Amino acid sequence: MSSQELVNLDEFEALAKTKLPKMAFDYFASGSEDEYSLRENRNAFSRIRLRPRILVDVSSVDASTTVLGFRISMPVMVAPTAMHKLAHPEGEVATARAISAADTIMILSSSSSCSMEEVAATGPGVRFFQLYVYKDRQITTQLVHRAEDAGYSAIVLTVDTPRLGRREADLKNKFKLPPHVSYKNVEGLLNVNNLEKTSDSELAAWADNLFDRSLNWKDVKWLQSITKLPVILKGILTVEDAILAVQAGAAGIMVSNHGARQLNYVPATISVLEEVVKAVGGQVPVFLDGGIRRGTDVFKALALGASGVFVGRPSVFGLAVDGEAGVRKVLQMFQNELEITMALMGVCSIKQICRNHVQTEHEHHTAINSKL
Ligand SMILES: Cc1cc2nc3c(=O)[nH]c(=O)nc-3n(C[C@H](O)[C@H](O)[C@H](O)COP(=O)(O)O)c2cc1C
Ligand SMILES: CCCCCCCCCCC(=O)C(=O)O
Repeated sequence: MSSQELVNLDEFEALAKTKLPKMAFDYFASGSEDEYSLRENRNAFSRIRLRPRILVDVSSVDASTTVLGFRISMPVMVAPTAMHKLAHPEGEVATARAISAADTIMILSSSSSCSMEEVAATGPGVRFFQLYVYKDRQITTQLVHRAEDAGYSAIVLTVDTPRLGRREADLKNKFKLPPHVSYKNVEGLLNVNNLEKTSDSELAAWADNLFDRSLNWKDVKWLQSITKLPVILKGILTVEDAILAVQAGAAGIMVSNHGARQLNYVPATISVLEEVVKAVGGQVPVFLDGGIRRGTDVFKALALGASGVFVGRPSVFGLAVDGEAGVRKVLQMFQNELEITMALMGVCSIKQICRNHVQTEHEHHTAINSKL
């Protein structure tokens, strides 16, 4: 079956499952421990209702928007996900081409299986570089400077990963990279042989050995001191940390629970978005990722104050199903679904999406109770 026959993202995931080795599919699909937060990331969207307006002229709908000064085709961008060569032999190079064709933004994972330079060489495109801070700060500094030199436009510092979450599927599978996949950005810089075996998952063991668990707010300042690029903080879930992020000079905040792969029992990202947006008060843009699978999800996030959303697994499953064409189809699906949602909601532009367009579960119950 080709990706052109698929009509929604669940079908992409189902087809990816048939195409990928179990170890790779489980790595991409799973969440941590018993996956409460993974289910919540989706379920919380279904608890938000839409309040459409009618008899609005929607003969022209424009989903384009601006993020950090970059004009893009839609407020749907691609989150960093590691090791795309586990999904497809061309890896992140194919993903990058598809994202450029869709005229949106890619965040390249620092744990990518194509180097940041190979991805940059695919041609023009707005790309941000996601950073994990290694204990070896010289290597971390080199990565940041290479990203600047290669034309990346922002550094996205992931702040929710002092250790890798307990992904039980990876533990059961004894996750190990196949010989054709390696961490290209740090090849020759980090020696992953002879590391302490702290976990049955090779990935978790490497993260345990190499990531800097002492990372703290002072290091955000340190990062800003070594780069001219804007620094976005990815992995914020509370009002308290959102305020600290703004005080630390973050250029943007990503409300994210890492696709529910880190701490289990954290809330669905969509359920904390609004309080974070209110606390930030427009000082910097607030983005969201986690469980976005439909144009209606995108619309709901925007109505609750997001400046844009990022998708993780959908692009990887698109890549697994049909390489570059698969990722293109996934992004096209988001664009089509969002445009249809906008038309049916009586909205012609992203700026017109507002809080009155959605009703949360709490508001729904309050409305019912007030009538009793
Ligand atoms: C397979 C996979 C690999 C990921 N790798 C990274 C990574 O290298 N760096 C990072 O900051 N986040 C990583 N994430 C988290 C994503 O950036 C993003 O937060 C998450 O996937 C969003 O949820 P969604 O998959 O439901 O869209 C990864 C997620 C997945 C599923
Ligand atoms: C050789 C350096 C890298 C070692 C650790 C790689 C961990 C990648 C984790 C990717 C990720 O965030 C995820 O959710 O999976």
